[in-house]
Amino acid sequence: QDFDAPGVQKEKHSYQSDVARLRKIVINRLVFLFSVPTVAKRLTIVSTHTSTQCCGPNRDIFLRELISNANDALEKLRLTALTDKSIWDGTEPLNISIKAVKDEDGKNARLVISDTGIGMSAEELSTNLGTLAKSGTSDFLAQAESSDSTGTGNLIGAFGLGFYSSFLVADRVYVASIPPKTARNPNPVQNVFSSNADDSAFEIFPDPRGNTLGSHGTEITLYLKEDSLEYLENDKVTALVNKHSSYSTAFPIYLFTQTTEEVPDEEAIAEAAAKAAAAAASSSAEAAKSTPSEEKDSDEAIVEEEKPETEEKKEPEPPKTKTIVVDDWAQLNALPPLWQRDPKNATDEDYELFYTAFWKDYTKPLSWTHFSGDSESGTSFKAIIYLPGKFDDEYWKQPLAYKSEDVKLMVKRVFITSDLGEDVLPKWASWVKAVIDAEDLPLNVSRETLQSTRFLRQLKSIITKRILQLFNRIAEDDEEKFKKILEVYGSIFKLGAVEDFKNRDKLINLARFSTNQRNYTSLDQYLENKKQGQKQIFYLSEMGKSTEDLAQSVFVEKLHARGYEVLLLNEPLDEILVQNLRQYKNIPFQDVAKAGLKFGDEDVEKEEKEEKEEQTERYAPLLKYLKEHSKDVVRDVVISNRLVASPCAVVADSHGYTGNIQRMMSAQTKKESGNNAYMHEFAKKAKVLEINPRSPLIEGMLRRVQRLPAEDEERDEELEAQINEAASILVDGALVRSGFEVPNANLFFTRVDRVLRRSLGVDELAPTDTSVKPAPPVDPEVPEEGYPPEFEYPPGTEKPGIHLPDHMKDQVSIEMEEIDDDGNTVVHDEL
Ligand SMILES: Nc1ncnc2c1ncn2[C@@H]1O[C@H](COP(=O)(O)OP(=O)(O)OP(=O)(O)O)[C@@H](O)[C@H]1O
Repeated sequence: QDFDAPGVQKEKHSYQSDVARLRKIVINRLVFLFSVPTVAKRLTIVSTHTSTQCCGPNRDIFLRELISNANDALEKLRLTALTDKSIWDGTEPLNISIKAVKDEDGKNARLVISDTGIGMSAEELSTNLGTLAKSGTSDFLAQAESSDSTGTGNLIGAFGLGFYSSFLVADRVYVASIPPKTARNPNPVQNVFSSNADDSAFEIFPDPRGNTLGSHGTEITLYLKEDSLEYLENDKVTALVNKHSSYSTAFPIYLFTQTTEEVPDEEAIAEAAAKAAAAAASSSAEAAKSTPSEEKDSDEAIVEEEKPETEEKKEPEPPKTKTIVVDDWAQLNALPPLWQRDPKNATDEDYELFYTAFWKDYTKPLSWTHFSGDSESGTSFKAIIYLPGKFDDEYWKQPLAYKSEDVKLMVKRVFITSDLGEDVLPKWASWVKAVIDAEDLPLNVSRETLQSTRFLRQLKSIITKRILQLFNRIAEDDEEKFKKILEVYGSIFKLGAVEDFKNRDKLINLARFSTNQRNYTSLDQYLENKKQGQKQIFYLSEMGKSTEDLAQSVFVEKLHARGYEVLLLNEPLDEILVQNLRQYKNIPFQDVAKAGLKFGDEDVEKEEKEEKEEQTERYAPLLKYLKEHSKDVVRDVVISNRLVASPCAVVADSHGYTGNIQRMMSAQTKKESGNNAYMHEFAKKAKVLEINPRSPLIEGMLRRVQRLPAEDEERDEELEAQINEAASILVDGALVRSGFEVPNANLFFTRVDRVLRRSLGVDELAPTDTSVKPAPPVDPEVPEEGYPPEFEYPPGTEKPGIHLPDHMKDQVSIEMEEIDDDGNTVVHDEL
């Protein structure tokens, strides 16, 4: 009896729109986009001759997905039964089975995948299989719809497509399912979900075969496409399960096998025995008849006795056997789970496949550690901890609020929970993926009791210690790999150092920084490289700026020229980190854009101090002038000892804002008033203009200022204007060089413009012809031209046109014709 037996009432349902999109991608594995310019003109593809077979081994993933769903259903049954024994009393076997079948005439080839899990009611069949609730699916849809066929193929392999991947290999799918008996559903019925690959709807109906699944479970029947008959081969299925699914479930997976065997043919043997008995009976009757004559002639009898035995005996009869077909179920995943095995016997590929299957993460992990141990509370356990190859999209949105669901706790190989409570990991490590199998915990431990066990409390330090050891080992042994680790985890080390006081030193040791001299410098390496007398760790920070740009900063030039190393911090967490740490191994951090910078090189400092005093005296008129001129921007003007080639720079006080912080604070305090706004203004002004006495520009300025008439003399307005302009440009330039914004960019450029004119010998006052043609007025006589309504393309689709992947372009020919609303071809005579 089959699913389509007549007389069954079938309820039709439409797929939710996202499912329809997903199925379309899966089924066609090619996306053709049609141009629909107006309603009246439709372009139809009249003929394409190409094959839609593509994607090769990517189709294989359907089995992995269905086995993974079966595992989830079995796990759900077992976990629900912990609190409700009536669902499953622990006696019926929990397993997954796979069977390849076809009709006697070779038709209707199908693969049947069954499980004895939680099953689904009719409503659940409809909601679970007719709608999408998976995270990441919309990303997949958008990417798949906008890529060519090859891209789609790769994407299919890279995402978990779940149940819909069935349509990669099947053109018809039936899901028969029955949920367990519960108080709410005391008389569960076996129902069927059915869908054809090209239908936009699915059907739900009571299974015409009645109850074939027992008290709970699901059976998925895939009617294989012509191009997918290879999945009927047991060897193929075995290879796939071994490759993709041997780790995805701890429940046994059985494959239906048929083998031929030679067995004793009891019938033939009995028949032969009967024949032999009959023959024996007739020969003894013969013998009985002939005995009297023998007695008559005793000599002849003697001669006969002397005949050799061999001549007497007949050839032995061949054993009576027959060939029979033996049905059997072979277990495919008989090996113990990976974490239970000896790491010496597992390959990298084993660990990677296990990772993909267990966490459904299709990006390869960067590293892992496999170990066993005994916790202080006496629980012995085995564990594998992985460093994922990328972070969950959600992680960086709120790293300190992220809750891990990826540490899976097993007890004696049976999955217990991945909800280990809030504090099982430090927040910086909540991305870790780990499996921990404890030997000595009770199997039916509930989540609540579990969370209060000592073992769980110890788990935090066990996992954290192992992660840090793993990172350290890579940092020490494998430079190239550690660079990859830094790409993904570089910011994690900094976040951890801020957040996790206990492990701060270990995490800082892992953090790496770019400097003006090299990349990937640790703070320890920085200290090894410090110069004699250096008592500060120099850094310059501007978020988002390239390290090359930072290295060119005015604040770095002298330090660089003198051979000092400066940390160039441009990542979001860098400045927060140094402000939190304040010092490393008792050496304070010094922002080189701020006051307080000391080279620690006493001879030079003494010399510089004397020189500075001299220069301050010599430059007094310019310092006085500039101080008055820039009083709205800086609180003081001084001679600099930090500049080499630049004429001047703006340096923040130790409590003031650097350009970087000022920008962040401005955005934040824009809407604030009162105390905060006042503090903001105060911190903004807490900066000093430093001038470089060795710069010819500064010397030139000094000479001009010295030429200004004394206060009691007549003013030289032209000279004043000239100096004012030069000073403004100089100060604005210093602000920009030092990472600040100029107060009035328009004014700054008008001044630069004037200086340019002068240097080019152009009349400063020559006006620019600013006349422009006004826009034409509205003419009431001319009617407004309307725009044809824009056609709206579905989200994620490309602009009009037929998009073919390059490799198909010379295999496909496309003819187009224009048809009218009634579907008739439109012929244009003039063409
Ligand atoms: N064998 C099964 N037994 C019981 N329920 C199932 C089974 N297969 C699928 N389902 C239900 O159908 C839902 C949809 O399955 P689908 O494979 O499309 O997505 P998923 O399993 O939720 O996501 P993913 O495959 O990425 O884990 C599942 O969440 C589950 O509720």
